[in-house]
Amino acid sequence: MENACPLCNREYTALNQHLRVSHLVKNIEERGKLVLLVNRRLNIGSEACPVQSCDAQKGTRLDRHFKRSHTELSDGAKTQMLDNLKRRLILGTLGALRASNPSVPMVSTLDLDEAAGLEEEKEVEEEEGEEGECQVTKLKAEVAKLKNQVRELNDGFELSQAYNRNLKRAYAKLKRSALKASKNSVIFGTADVLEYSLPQTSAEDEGSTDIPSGTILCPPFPDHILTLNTLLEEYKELQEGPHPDAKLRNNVQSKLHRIRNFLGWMSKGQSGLAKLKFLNDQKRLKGWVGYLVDCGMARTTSLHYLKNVRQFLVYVKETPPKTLCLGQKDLVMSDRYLKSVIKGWNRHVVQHQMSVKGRKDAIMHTVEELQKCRRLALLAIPKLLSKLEHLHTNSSLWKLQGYVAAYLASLYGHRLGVFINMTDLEVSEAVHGDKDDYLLKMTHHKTNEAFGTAKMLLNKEEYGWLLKLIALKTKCASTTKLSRFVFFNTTSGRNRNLTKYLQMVWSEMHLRGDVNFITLRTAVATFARDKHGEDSVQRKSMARLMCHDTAMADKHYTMDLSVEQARNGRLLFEQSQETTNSRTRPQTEVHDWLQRTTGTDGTTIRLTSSKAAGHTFTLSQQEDELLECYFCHVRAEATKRLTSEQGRFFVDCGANPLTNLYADLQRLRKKGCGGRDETPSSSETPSTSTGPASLPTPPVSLGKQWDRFLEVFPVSLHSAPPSKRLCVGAGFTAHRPLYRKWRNVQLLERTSYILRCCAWMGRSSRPANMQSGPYPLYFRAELAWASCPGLWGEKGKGVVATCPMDKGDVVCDYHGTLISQAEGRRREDSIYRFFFQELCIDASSRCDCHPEVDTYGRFLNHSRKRPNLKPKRFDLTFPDGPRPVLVFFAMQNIKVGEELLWDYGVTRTSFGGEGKDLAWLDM
Ligand SMILES: C[S@@+](CC[C@H](N)C(=O)[O-])C[C@H]1O[C@@H](n2cnc3c(N)ncnc32)[C@H](O)[C@@H]1O
Repeated sequence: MENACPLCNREYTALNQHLRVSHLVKNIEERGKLVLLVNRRLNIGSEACPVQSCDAQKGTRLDRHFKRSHTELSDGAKTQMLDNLKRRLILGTLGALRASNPSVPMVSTLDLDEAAGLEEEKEVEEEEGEEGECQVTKLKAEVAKLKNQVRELNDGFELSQAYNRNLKRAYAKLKRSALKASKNSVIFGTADVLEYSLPQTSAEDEGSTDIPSGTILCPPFPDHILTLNTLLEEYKELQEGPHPDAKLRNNVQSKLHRIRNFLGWMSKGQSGLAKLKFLNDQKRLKGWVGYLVDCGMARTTSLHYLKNVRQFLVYVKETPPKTLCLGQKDLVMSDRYLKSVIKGWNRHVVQHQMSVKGRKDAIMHTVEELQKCRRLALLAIPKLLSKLEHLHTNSSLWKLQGYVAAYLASLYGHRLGVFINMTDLEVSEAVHGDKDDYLLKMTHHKTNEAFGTAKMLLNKEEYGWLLKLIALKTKCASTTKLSRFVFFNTTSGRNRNLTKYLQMVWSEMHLRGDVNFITLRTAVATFARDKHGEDSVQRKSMARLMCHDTAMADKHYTMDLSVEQARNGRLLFEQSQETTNSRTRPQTEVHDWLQRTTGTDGTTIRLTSSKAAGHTFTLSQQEDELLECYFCHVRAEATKRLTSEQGRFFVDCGANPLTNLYADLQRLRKKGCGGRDETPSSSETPSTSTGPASLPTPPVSLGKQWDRFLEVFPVSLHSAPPSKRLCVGAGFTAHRPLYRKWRNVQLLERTSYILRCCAWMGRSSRPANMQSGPYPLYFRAELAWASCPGLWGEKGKGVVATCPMDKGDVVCDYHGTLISQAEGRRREDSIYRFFFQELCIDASSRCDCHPEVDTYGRFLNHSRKRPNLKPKRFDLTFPDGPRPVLVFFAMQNIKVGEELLWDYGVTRTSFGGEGKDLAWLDM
């Protein structure tokens, strides 16, 4: 085993940590020597040759000497001898350390064991002489057996540690309850309470779910059962695959440990273990799950146990060992039980993760902090560079590295690994862009398999920092060999303390909270999502630079929605339901209008329809007057031909209910009726054909008095009619008829205003309104298309707006014959065919349904960069059944005279580059 712990023989990648945590090796020197025992990085150049007969002098380079002189030895033998030598030397140093009686006591006894072993060997050698060799195989078997015992003891040791912990916890708990009891009652003494509360365990209890907390020790794995060992060995091989790396091996090791633990529990006290019947003991299984709950293990860890064990049971079920005495069905119960437990626990774990996320959210860096970090780093870095050029100090060097890393990480959010593994070569091989910038590609980082190199585009100044940092190496290095890493330490390696230096400069910049490369990465990724949108192309390209999977980031990073985002989300929900079910929006009924109340703040309308109950809105006096005008004249005219009126307050000219009250009111207010007086010019006055027929006829001939009356008391949308006193005061005698005429003119203006400015009558801009005709045909009467060939240059014909349109307005449909995609492709080429989803609308010629009208959806031209229309599919019901309709919406407010354009969604490279010569596709 490459990284096997010298004390327990298990494999570990973080050996130093393992020695400290699992074996409690506190003496740093001792730990260092034990690590050396594994990596064997010991300089033995000056040692004497270990080959007994060799008389090579001490001091010759041993490795070279070995290579050249001992050709009689195989390579394997040479390595073995050198390894033994190193081991002896290291054990010698351990012995020397022990002899120095170190203040931090030593834990390992390898040097002592070795010495004892040598003694024994000597004795054996003496006793058995030449027979010794025969004993070698025996001894090897003995060693293997002992190693097994060591492993078992280690398992036992770990378990007893857990036991110890739980015992301590139980004791503390008991102490607390004893204290409480003694406070509450003077009758029972502490001793009684303790005695009474001590957990009672017996062999029968073990399988039950009712396990007293912290009193159960998981029994050891039955090592003596060959079947189980083989089974685990095979399972291990399967899990590791053909080329396991150290990390995978570590993970598999942990998995096996959990499974062994489980098997130990299940098999305790059972017979016929090789038959694996014990795996189907439901009572015990439940007991084990109970144990996981009670032993104080974190939920996430115990979930690992459950998942690993379940996976193992599936493996046993699918590839049963020969000795197995269980049917395929037998393990189903256990599997189902574990599955249900895992499902339940997953919920807890997710809740836990959410609360961790919530905590992280609270401390996440803000955009301002990241900006401030870069601003200050930009000032500090040049100063530190010039300081280091004159006078080298390590503290300035670490600061410089901290600032450079902070600057780059706050922009790109790269992981620590990207920085500390960045090499001089990668910097020197950066691609020089034509804008004097440099593209750096870093190969060694955590997700390079999935994403390739991590990238950063640096400007000249930033790139210069890295070059200068590299140049500083010669001044700072304490060894002759220079580090090949940009963020270097003084002993020719990489700077593994970069996080520490990042934190140092972070607090120097007086920035809030704890920082590390992950917190910066989280913040950067969150801002990318928030700024550019969850599924935006920008976010994806940023994620590629950062080398992260957005789905992963969404799961693990702190990216919960802010209130603002949730608000926008709600709006989207509301909007998404607008077209499908407009009835869910607040509806204003006629009786709501009739029951409106007028107070000092204006008129209040309270909505009563079931979907809108409780909604209220307030109108100014002027709005109230306009709506009164709408109600009495515009709406009355629209609905007068209906046999049954549905009581909806807002209707369009076809008496179709309109529900987007707020949008319409907003429009009304925006156009100026919320206070600003607007008197329409004569050209804006509607002709009688567009206005309702029952509207009062405007005065045809005005007598002298009337002309003068209008001069003195001009009519406007919101002005009040003159009172009798004012009329008489101004010298008008016929107050009543003049007053009536004045009111009629104002009514006309108001009606005209409503027709012009509000969606209620002039525009029925809702896709649903297209259903009113026998066929989908919809376009705004105010539009005209420029039919003169040549007027539009190369474009041919096009369409312009002849009335202003607001963002969101329906403009027209793409009118034509609906056919299948396949049929569309079969037909002769035409520029008037619209393919969308699985369908195609053929508008090559005028349609059969409206042969007299040249509909203009098909004449809309393309713009990729400045489209103002957007097509959207609606499924509408027509008299002859449901049918999809393509509707163009205004993407923005559109002025009169603007050409209407939409993005065809085709580029020059689409369809195998069919349009590569069509420059207009790019425009
Ligand atoms: C659906 S038609 C649009 C109406 C067309 N201009 C006409 O005269 O009938 C599509 C065709 O219009 C032309 N076209 C559309 N947008 C254009 C643009 N921005 N520049 C030049 N030609 C354009 C292309 O020839 C395209 O195949």
